[in-house]
Amino acid sequence: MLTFPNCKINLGLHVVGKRADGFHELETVFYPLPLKDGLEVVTASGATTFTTSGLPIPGHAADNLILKAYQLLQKDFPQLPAVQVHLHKHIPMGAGLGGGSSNAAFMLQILNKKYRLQLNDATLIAYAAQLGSDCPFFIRNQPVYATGRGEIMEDFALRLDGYAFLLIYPGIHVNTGWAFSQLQPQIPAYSLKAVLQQPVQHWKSTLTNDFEIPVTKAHPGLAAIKATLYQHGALYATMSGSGSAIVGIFEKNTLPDIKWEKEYQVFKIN
Ligand SMILES: C[C@](O)(CO)[C@H](O)COP(=O)(O)OP(=O)(O)OC[C@H]1O[C@@H](n2ccc(N)nc2=O)[C@H](O)[C@@H]1O
Ligand SMILES: Nc1ncnc2c1ncn2[C@@H]1O[C@H](COP(=O)(O)OP(=O)(O)OP(=O)(O)O)[C@@H](O)[C@H]1O
Repeated sequence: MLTFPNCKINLGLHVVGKRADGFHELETVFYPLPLKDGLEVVTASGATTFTTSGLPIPGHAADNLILKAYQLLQKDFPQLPAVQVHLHKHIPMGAGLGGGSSNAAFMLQILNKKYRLQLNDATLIAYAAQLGSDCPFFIRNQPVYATGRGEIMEDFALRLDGYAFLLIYPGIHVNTGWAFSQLQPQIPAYSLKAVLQQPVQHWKSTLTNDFEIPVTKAHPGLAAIKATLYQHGALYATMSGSGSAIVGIFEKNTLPDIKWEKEYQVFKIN
C-alpha cells in the first residue's frame, strides 16, 4: 500500500501551561498542506525491513517513528505480519512541519486498513498520542482547533483554498524539547478562534506563535525571512510549530519569485 503523508502548519500557537509530566498545554489551529513524503508498506516474505530515500534522516533507523508505530500496534495485534517499509523523505525535518509525526500516523492507518484491524479514529488517535504530540492531528488531517498536548481536537471551519503558500526552510534544525524549554507559558491576550475567523489580511496585527520570539532570538536570520515575505506581498507570515520553517500566505496566483540564500529549501503551494 502506497500513501503520501503530508505536512501541517500551525496557525497561531499558544503555550498556556506546564504539566506535571513535563509536557506543555497548548492551543493551536493545525492546518494540513500538500507538501508530502511517500510511504509504502508491503507484506514481507522474511523479517521486517525499513529503507529510506530522499532527504537523509538524522538518528538511527531503529528509532524511526514509523517502526515505533508498527511495534506499538504489534504489541496489541501479534498477528501482524512482518512488513517491508520504504519511506521517501521530502518534508524537511526539525522544521515544525510535523513530517515524522505524519509518517507515524499514516503508518498506523496503513496497518489498520491493510490488515483489517478495525480500529476507529478515536482508537487510532489514542495510539498516535503515544508516539508524539503532533501525531493525533494527522489521523484527522483536516483543520482543527487543538488543545491539551494537541490531541484534543475539534473541527475548525477554516478553508484557505483561495490562497497560495510559500514555505521556506532555512536549514536550521530546531529541537522541539529545547524550544519548549525557552518559553514561559502564559494565557493569550486574544481569542485564537475569533482572530482566525477574520479574513487572512487581519491576522498580521494579532496572530502569534509563542515560539517565534525565543527561536528567532537564537537564529536571528528567521526575522529577515519573515520580513522578506511581507515585503513581497504576503498577507500573513509565521513560523510553523517550533520552527524553523517560515510560511507565507499569499493571494492565489501571486506567489513571488524571491532570490533566497542557496541553502534554503523553498516550496510553493499554489
Ligand atoms: C510544537 C508543536 O509542533 C506544535 O504543533 C508540537 O507541540 C510538538 O510536537 P512533537 O514534535 O510531536 O513533540 P513530541 O515529540 O511529543 O515532544 C518532543 C519534546 O517537546 C516537548 N513538548 C512537546 C509537546 C508538548 N505539548 N509539550 C512539550 O513540552 C517535550 O520536551 C518533549 O520531550
Ligand atoms: N519518519 C520520520 N521522519 C522524519 N524524522 C523522524 C522520523 N522518525 C523519527 N524522526 C526524528 O524526528 C526528528 C524531527 O523530525 P520531524 O520531521 O518530525 O520534524 P518536526 O516536525 O520539526 O518535529 P519535531 O518538532 O519533533 O522536531 C528528526 O530529526 C528525526 O531524528
